Amino acid sequence: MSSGLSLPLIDLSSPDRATVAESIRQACIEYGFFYVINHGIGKGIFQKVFEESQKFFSLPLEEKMKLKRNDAHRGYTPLYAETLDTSTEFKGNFSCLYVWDLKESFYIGSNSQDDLNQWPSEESLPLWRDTMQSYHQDVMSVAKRLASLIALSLNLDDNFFERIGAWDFPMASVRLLHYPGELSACDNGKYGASAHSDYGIITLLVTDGVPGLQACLLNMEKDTNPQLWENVHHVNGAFIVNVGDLLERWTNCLFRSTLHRVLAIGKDRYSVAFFLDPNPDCLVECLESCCSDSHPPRFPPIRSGDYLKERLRVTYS
Ligand SMILES: O=C(O)CCC(=O)C(=O)O
Ligand SMILES: [Fe+2]
Repeated sequence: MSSGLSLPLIDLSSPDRATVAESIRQACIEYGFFYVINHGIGKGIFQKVFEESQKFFSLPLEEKMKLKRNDAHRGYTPLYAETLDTSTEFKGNFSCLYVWDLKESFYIGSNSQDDLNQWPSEESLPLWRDTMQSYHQDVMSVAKRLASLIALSLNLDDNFFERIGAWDFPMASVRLLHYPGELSACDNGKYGASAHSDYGIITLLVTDGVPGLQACLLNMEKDTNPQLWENVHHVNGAFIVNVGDLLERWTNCLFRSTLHRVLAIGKDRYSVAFFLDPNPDCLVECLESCCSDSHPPRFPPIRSGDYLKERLRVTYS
């Protein structure tokens, strides 16, 4: 494992959209990961989100479990609820739940379908709901600006995603994450988040600066062995953006949805991910510019909702 590559830095305030789109294209082909700076979300907003997130995760487990993830995929997931690396096998003692990730999380869905969301009580966390709703709105608008640059980078109209209805009722969600610092003997060898690629179009991630995130930036194929893990560093104020599997499918693997993981380093770590997933009815099929007779589509067309439902089913089964 190397000490870390420097990933491309995309400046969202640049007026030269064509050049920015070309840089995004290069980053998505080469690494599937890049940083986004000058996106317009102030440091104060991130600070508030992290403060409120920490307050929620410090509540007693029984309080958090009252908001357990519902059928609409909103709410709390406790430690060991999830396995991202479905290739990992049980090793040894079942009571140690070897493959389950050492993290807890909370999902908040689109404001447009707010009735499906779950919220901590106003008495215990009065600023929580407003903070998260307003962050969802802000990050969604950055994500849409990025998606329009991604469309440009693929020689599509910059309103491609609007035109296909991707944002009509998007499944976009904010996910608060907490990786606990205290590890038990049983947690030896476990990951905060085991190796996975994200499922949707793109993910916009911010962390509290505690290290642990790694990505297979130099492996062009997910099943390459041995896997080479690079540290992905925190850059103050920047989003870490990565390509998800749906965008990989749309681009016939031209853009890479790169494997990544979070090490459990025995230190509390907080991060906030935003998954930009399209309207469930949106058909994801190979773009014309990404296939040819010699390079036919590698995946059949699929409705985004069907694809995401199946991925989540496996993750939480
Ligand atoms: O917490 C992190 O740094 C990464 C989280 C992540 O990869 C995910 O939730 O999909
Ligand atoms: Fe991820």
